[in-house]
Amino acid sequence: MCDGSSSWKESQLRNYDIPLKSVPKLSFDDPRVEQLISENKPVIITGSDLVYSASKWNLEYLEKHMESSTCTVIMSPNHIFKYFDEKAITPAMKNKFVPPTRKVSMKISDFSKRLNNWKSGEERLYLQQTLNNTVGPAIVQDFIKFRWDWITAIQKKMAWGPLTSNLLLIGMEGNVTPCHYDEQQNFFAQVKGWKRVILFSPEHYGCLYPHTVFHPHDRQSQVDFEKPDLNKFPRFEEVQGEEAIVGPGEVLYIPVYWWHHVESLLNGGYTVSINFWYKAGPTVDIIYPLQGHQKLAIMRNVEKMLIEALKDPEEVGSLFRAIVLGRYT
Ligand SMILES: CC[C@@H](CC(=O)C(=O)O)C(=O)O
Ligand SMILES: [Zn+2]
Repeated sequence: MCDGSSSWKESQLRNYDIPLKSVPKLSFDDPRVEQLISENKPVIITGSDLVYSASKWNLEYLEKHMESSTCTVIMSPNHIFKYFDEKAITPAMKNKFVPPTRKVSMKISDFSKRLNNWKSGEERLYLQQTLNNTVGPAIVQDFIKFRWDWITAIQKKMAWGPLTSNLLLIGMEGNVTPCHYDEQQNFFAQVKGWKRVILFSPEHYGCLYPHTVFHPHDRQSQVDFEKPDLNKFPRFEEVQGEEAIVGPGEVLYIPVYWWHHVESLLNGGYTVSINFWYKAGPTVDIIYPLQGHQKLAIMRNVEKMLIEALKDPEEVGSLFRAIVLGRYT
């Protein structure tokens, strides 16, 4: 388990056959930080003190000050925590989709006990709780002391929409959130332990094969990074990833529509992270050629429109093939 070390080792990273280059790591007052954010490019930001007031958020502290509230905990039979939208499990989908994880509510003391007593082969746990005012006065006090001045200045300068939520994430060492994209801008603040985030630009849409937009795994890649099916997903071999390994006090900007895979380092102890999801700002002046994230948004809308028009998702594929095969190929 964690030895309280102040760094990490290569042996703590899972092995994937993916070429990786490093995400730039810059001090918060470096002008290149805002330049990269304005270009929708990832960057690790040091020294921002964004969640400095949460530096003491280990399980002991959280147990003491969040005891009265119940938290959402995801349980998985293995180390993969692939998100799915329960609302998308329609009656037609019911006998085809098997939820890979289950969601339970529990007190943080119960979560902590299970984490500390966990034995190999047991269900793994991942606490994923939206921070709200039910978490108790001490936590609210820490929350108020986040560097809202700094992050709000960026929100305004980038003309982002409102903050939609902050997710408190407490993961077991080795937990993996597989590759997906979100439709929000994200400041991902690491509080305890180390996480590795492998990012891919939105242009990788054709190599990461997202589930269909009406599938419960919408926005998630179909490709299993640990054993990619290159017959089914041949273009996965073309991916070029960008790696960010973030530790306590560091903040990773995850641009809207950028694919990301997240893992808590092996043998690093449990990790604590807090994310800041902002609605993406409007596209003011459309400049051609369109950027990857704009094309991704268009593809999503076309898929949704077709499903809305055809009603039967099974027909969408054949209609797309009729449009494309022999004509746009
Ligand atoms: C939601 C879980 C994930 C983070 C993430 O995907 C995000 O903040 O968008 C992680 O840390 O395991
Ligand atoms: Zn995400």
